[in-house]
Amino acid sequence: MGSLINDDYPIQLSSAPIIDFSILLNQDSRIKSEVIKEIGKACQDFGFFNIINHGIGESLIEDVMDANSRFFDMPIEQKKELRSNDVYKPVRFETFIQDDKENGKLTREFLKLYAHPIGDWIGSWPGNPPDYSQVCGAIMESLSLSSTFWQNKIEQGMQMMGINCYESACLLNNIWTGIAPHTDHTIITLLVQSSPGLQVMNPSDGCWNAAPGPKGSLHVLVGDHLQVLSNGKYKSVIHRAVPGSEERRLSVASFHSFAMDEVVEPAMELVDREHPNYKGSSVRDYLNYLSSKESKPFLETLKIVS
Ligand SMILES: O=C(O)CCC(=O)C(=O)O
Ligand SMILES: [Fe+2]
Repeated sequence: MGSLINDDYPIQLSSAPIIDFSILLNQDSRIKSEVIKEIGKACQDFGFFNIINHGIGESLIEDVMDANSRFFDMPIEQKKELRSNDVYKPVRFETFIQDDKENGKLTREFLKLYAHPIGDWIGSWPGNPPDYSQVCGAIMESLSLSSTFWQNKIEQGMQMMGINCYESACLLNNIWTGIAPHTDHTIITLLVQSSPGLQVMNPSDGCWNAAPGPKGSLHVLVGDHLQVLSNGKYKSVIHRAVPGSEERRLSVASFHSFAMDEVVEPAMELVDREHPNYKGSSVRDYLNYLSSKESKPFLETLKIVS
């Protein structure tokens, strides 16, 4: 069994692009369409890209990390009051101990918060966060789909915040912390990390690479529902977290998907010879599947075998 506690981070996936978000807001349509092309290529080749100059100030990110850190500092009995088996609970705390093929057991603490429909919540967010729907719009445009049509579905959609806390190994008596390889069910996930640890699998060679991007940048992960919507053109990225052993690591993931009962299926414009590769499903289908504790990945259950 190889040591997952990894203070020597693997090389960054240097070929995955780091996108300057301010250019997406650029009025010059030629420059903008170059960036959109780059985003499309990244979604196709890696299921992953990174965003800088996204407009979330450094101090806001620090405040969010501090506030979450204070939550995880609370005595376990207090956190356990938020524990529930009900995946629909809007606020839910969990201590995970996962089996991991490569490394035995992995542990982390997790807080999940729902914001649905997102339009009811976004006005109360502090600062001036980037318009995440613009990121989705750019992705839809890169698929030559009407960005406004899909943007509307995203704007009416759901956001779930997932905050992961990985304690230092010494605090946990050398139990390894991390999250095992998986894909997210989302259209996209935006993730910010307090220190390196997010690793993405390069689909071309199956190797793990540290997710590129400077501290405070946003990692954008293609989720299962975008793979379905694009009829397999864009890849839902397999990723895991391998925190260093020395300090507590936090990651804040923002999971974006369509509304709870909105069925996501391959866009008609992208289906060859009327043969979709995936059947339709909603977030509720995913959550029900999650509750059933089936081990097969959700995406596998959606594939149409012809
Ligand atoms: O902690 C990380 O970097 C990854 C977290 C993650 O993949 C998730 O919450 O789904
Ligand atoms: Fe994830």
